[in-house]
Amino acid sequence: MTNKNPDFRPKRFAIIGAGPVGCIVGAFLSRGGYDVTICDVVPELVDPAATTGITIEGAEQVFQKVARTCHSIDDLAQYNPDVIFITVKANALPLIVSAIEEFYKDGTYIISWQNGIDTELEVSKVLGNKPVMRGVVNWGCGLKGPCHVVMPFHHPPHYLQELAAESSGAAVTIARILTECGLPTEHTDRIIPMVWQKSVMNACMNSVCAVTGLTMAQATTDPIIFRLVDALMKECIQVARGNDILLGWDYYPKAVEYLKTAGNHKPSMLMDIENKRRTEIDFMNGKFIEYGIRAGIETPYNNTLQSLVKGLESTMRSR
Ligand SMILES: NC(=O)C1=CN([C@@H]2O[C@H](COP(=O)(O)OP(=O)(O)OC[C@H]3O[C@@H](n4cnc5c(N)ncnc54)[C@H](OP(=O)(O)O)[C@@H]3O)[C@@H](O)[C@H]2O)C=CC1
Ligand SMILES: CC(C)(CO)C(=O)C(=O)O
Repeated sequence: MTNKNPDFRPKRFAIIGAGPVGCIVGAFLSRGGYDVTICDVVPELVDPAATTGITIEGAEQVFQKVARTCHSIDDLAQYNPDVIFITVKANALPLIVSAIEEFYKDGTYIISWQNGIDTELEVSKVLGNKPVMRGVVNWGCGLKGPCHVVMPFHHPPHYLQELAAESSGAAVTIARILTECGLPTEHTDRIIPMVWQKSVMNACMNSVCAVTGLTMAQATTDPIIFRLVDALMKECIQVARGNDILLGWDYYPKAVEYLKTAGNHKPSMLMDIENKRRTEIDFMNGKFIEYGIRAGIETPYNNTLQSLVKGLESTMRSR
């Protein structure tokens, strides 16, 4: 492919969200020699990234400090980032994007490095298509403590695509940088089916684990629970087909294998429930319900799981 942005040589990266995903991206980019600022609203969670450093253990072993941290997106403006990774939960996007809009300059790229369907659209509806890119992240991770990440599995490659054709060269460059820094990432022109491939797994694993409290290994080896996971997966695959999303002829066995080899990872939605936070259910099972309606496909399993997770969220709120 001819590079449409040959002069794009990003040096300064900003990461919004010091959860496990943001810490991993920040640590790898910083280890590769890039200037990294991590922003999180919780100072105790993010500040060790620049003082004592980020520790990653499990599938990857990394210890790395980043250049600096900050506690508000407005503060990022002074560091003039070339690329901003959004690594917060999808439900925080409206707030984050309106804060980015305040200082965003032409030539800065914003990456929705998240789970869930249509997260990139939450960004592009405010900032337009040109600066926006969407990633698909293929690892599992959690926090043992501030800036201390456990990574039960890392199944690269990860994927990246721009929304606007004119930004394709920049996306190729960012994918190359991530790869050189140790997070193998492929530039693709098929990000939508890839997002759906990952989201089917999230819809059948995150919600079931959130409701049962089981890890991925437990949910996939318990025959009764796995029946539910399997029924959800088949329902999501039907919704994808009904919306002409091509998951691939061998998607089902590959997805089952991915879930079964994930080990004792607690999906991020279970961690949200344990930490009494809102979940991403609307961007996972909620999207399969929405797209099911568009295609005239009933989604009783997704509806049930969405209701159960929302019930758990309101129990948390009332406590
Ligand atoms: N965990 C995993 O294994 C994987 C997760 N993903 C996806 O990656 C994304 C990030 O996941 P994860 O790292 O687990 O998320 P976390 O929720 O653990 O981390 C995000 C952090 O961002 C903070 N935050 C929220 N709003 C703002 C804001 N306005 N400004 C600055 N910081 C803010 C949150 O604070 P607070 O908690 O106070 O809101 C939290 O500390 C999600 O979409 C997830 O589904 C993808 C692959 C694997
Ligand atoms: C569970 C996993 C690894 C894949 O479904 C994930 O993406 C998450 O924890 O949110």
